[in-house]
Amino acid sequence: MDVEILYQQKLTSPENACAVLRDKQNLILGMGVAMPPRLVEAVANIIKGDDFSVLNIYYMHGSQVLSETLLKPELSHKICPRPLFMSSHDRAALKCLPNRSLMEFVPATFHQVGRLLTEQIEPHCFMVTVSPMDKHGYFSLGTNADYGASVIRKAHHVVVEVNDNMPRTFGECSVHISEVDAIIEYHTPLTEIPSHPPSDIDIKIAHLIADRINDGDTLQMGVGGVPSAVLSLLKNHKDLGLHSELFCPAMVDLIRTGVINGKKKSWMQHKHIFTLALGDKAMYDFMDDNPSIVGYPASWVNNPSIIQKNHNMVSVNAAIEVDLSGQINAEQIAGQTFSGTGGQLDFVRGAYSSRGGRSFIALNATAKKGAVSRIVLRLDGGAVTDTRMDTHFVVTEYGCVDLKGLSLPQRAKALIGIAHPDFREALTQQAMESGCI
Ligand SMILES: CC(=O)SCCNC(=O)CCNC(=O)[C@H](O)C(C)(C)COP(=O)(O)OP(=O)(O)OC[C@H]1O[C@@H](n2cnc3c(N)ncnc32)[C@H](O)[C@@H]1OP(=O)(O)O
Repeated sequence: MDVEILYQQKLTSPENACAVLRDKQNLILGMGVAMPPRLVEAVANIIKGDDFSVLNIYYMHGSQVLSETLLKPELSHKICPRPLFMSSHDRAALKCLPNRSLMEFVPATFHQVGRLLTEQIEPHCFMVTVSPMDKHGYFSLGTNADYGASVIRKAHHVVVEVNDNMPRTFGECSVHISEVDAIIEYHTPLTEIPSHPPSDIDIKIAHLIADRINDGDTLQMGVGGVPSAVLSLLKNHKDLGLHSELFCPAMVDLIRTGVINGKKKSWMQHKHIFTLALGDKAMYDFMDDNPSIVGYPASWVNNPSIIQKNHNMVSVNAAIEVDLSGQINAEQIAGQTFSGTGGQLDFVRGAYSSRGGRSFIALNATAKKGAVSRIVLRLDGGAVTDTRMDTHFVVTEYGCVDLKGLSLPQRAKALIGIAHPDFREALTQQAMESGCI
C-alpha cells in the first residue's frame, strides 16, 4: 500500500493512541531526547481514570516532561516508574514523591537493556519520538537508537510521535511505517542540555588523560565534566575515531575541524558511531542527514565484543568514588542511586579488550568542597559499577595510576598516592588497620 495512505490511516490523536493501554501493563518510553512529550502527557491524562490501578513505566534518563506529568506526586499511587538510569529530573521527582517506594531503580548494563525490556518483561507498549517519514515510508529514531531500536521490533504496540525537529540519522535507526501501530504529530523543540564550563580541577584531570591519548585512537566519552574537558583538549590531535555510546557537542567541533575523521579506525572507517545523543540544537542540526554520523542499537555499540574490534580504543568515564582495591562506584551517593551503570562497564571492558586499548576512570579527589575523600577504604552504599578486575587507569587531579597487574597492597598505595594530600595519612592508617597494606 502507498505509504502516504498508510500514514493517514495510522495518524490519530494522542488520547486515541494511548487508549490501547490497559491496567497493570508495561509501558516503555523512549530515552532522554526521544521521550515523546505529547504522548507522555496523554498517558498522564488517561491514567487518572478509574480503569487504571497501576501502570509500570520503563525508561532511561527521564526528561523534564516526565517529571511534569507521570512523575507528579498526585499520580504516584498509580505509576510504578522503573528507571534503568536516573537523570536529574528523576532525582528531583523522587524527592517529591509521597510514596517513594513506587519508584524502583533497575540495575542494568546498557548493552543488555534492549534484551531486558523485551525478554525479562512483557513489552506491552513502546512510545517514542521519531523524525518525519521519508518517501519510502521510513521514520528515523534520530538521536536515540539505544534500546529503542531493539524494543520497537518486539513491543506489542508501537506509537510514534513525529517531530520535525528530530534529526534523520543513518545506521540502524530506521523504522518502517508497517512496524508502527499509531502515529501522532507534535513539533516541539527537542530537549537541550546546557553545557557547563569545566572546573579547574576537571581541566587538570583532563590534561592527564589527553596526554595519554594518541593520534589515531578511537574514543568513547561518558557523561560528566571530565569527559567534555578531555575533548576540549584534543584540538591538536590527528585522525581520531569515534565509537561512543554518547554523542555530544564537543565531538561536533572536533569533526568539523577534521580532528575526528575516523581515517585510522581499524574497522568502520570514516563512520562516527553512537547510540544516543544529548546536546543542543546546533548539534541536532549537524546530525541531520549527515551520513558520517551513524546510530546503532546499544546492544551492538556497547557490546564489549564489538567495542574491542576497534584497535587503540580509549574509554573515558567519570566516577563517584573508588575503593582501595580499585572497585568503582559511578552510580550511588550515600546509598541512594544517583545515576546508573549506563554504558560504563561495557566500555571499560571493551576498551581493555581492544588491541592497544585503555580505559580511564576520572574523579575529583574530594567531594563536598573538600570535606570528603572520593578515594575510600570501602565503597559507601555498596554499588560496584566496575569490579576491581575491570579497572584500568584511575585519574584524579593528583595523578594517574594504572591498576592492571598490581597486587592489592600495591593498588592501595597507588590510589592513596593520588588521593587529596589531606586524606592520605588517614587512608594509610585505615589501610594498615584493615590489612590492605
Ligand atoms: C548514559 C551513559 O551511560 S553515558 C556513558 C558512561 N556511563 C557512566 O559513566 C554512567 C555513570 N556515570 C555517571 O552518572 C556520571 O559520570 C557520574 C555521576 C559518575 C559523574 O558525573 P559528574 O557530573 O562528573 O559528577 P560530579 O563528580 O560533579 O558529582 C556530582 C555531584 O555529586 C557529588 N558527589 C560526588 N561524589 C560524592 C561523594 N563521594 N560523596 C558525596 N557527594 C559526592 C558532587 O559533589 C556533585 O555535587 P554538586 O552537583 O552539588 O557539585
